[in-house]
Amino acid sequence: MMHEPIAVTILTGFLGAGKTTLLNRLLKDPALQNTAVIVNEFGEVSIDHMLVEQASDGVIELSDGCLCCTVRGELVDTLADLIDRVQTGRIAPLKRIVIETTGLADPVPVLQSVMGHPVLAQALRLDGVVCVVDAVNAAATLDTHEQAVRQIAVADRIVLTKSDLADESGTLRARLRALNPNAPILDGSVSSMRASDLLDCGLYDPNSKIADVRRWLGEERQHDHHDHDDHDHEHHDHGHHHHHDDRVTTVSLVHDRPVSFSTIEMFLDLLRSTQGSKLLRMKGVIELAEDPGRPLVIHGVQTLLHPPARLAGWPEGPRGTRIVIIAFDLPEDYVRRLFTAFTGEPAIDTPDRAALADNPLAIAGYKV
Ligand SMILES: Nc1nc2c(ncn2[C@@H]2O[C@H](COP(=O)(O)OP(=O)(O)OP(=O)(O)O)[C@@H](O)[C@H]2O)c(=O)[nH]1
Repeated sequence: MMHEPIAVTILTGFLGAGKTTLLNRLLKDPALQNTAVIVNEFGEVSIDHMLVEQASDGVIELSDGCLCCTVRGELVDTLADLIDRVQTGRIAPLKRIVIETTGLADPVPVLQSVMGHPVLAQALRLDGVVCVVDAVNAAATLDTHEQAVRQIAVADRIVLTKSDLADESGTLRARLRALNPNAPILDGSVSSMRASDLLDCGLYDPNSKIADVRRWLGEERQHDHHDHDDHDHEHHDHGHHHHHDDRVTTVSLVHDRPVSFSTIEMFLDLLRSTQGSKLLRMKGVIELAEDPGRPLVIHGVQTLLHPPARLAGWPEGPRGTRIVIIAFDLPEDYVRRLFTAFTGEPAIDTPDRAALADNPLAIAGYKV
């Protein structure tokens, strides 16, 4: 029997940010029925007492039918084992798996191990990355820990905790907004926050079954971005230094005419081969010349691309190609020129794509 892919939520956030507290609260929410929680436990990082009750097989059944397991070995083994239990009927079907990463983890390799695994990729679908941010300590953490910056950069939802202990969070919010222009920032201390606010970040709305392309690409938030940008400049003017922050970029590439599959393929190949590990996350919807009625969806983590999917049709709103790249230390100008060279927008001093395919570094003005 074919099972529906299980939604995967990655819960990230620096040490002590409040991941476990949030999860414990949300697990009571009916939206998280039939959820398994995997706690990625490393070394001396302590985890909540609820999660460490002994169970011979490492899987603990929680009161409301949710499961909890801690990762003793590799995360992929734990996931494969869970899927196997579901598929062989040893445990009830799961709707969702929440992976709580350790506070020090870079979420990108976690994403990669889920998306890049041939078996897991069939059984699971990445729903989203939720990043918990501690309003009291985040500023200091972001100044010193690159991982914390990367956690925020790749998030689909940001939850601010401990705002009850912080005087004001406006400056922090502006900083988060600069690092991640698209993810909604939610206040985790308000009791009105629901699990559903953090779920279904993915492309498909499970209720309407219509792909919510604009929301997935974060376009509905582009508008706010500019206001927050202004804030951020103000913030910089006050002499703060956060060098890790400046290394994160979100680049949106837009093209309003159909492009051929081979063009997109070459662009992505070159992007991945030249920028590799700088790419944290990439999402895109492409209007293909060969089949303009059915958008092509691309989704990548670092050099890994998920097998491209086709949507049945376009949702309301403008068509065209939109690619959002979230990256660390990315030469944005190079990427824009590369995209332009492939999509054929006329531009002086841009070599054509045949020359580029021979020598990808031949883009004018780009020095390695
Ligand atoms: N005042 C206040 N305290 C909070 C809030 N959220 C979490 N805490 C406290 O912060 C501490 C750390 O919370 P955890 O949920 O254990 O954090 P964590 O991110 O899971 O921590 P690690 O797993 O160690 O990385 C605990 O003492 C919580 O009670 C909040 O919104 N307000």
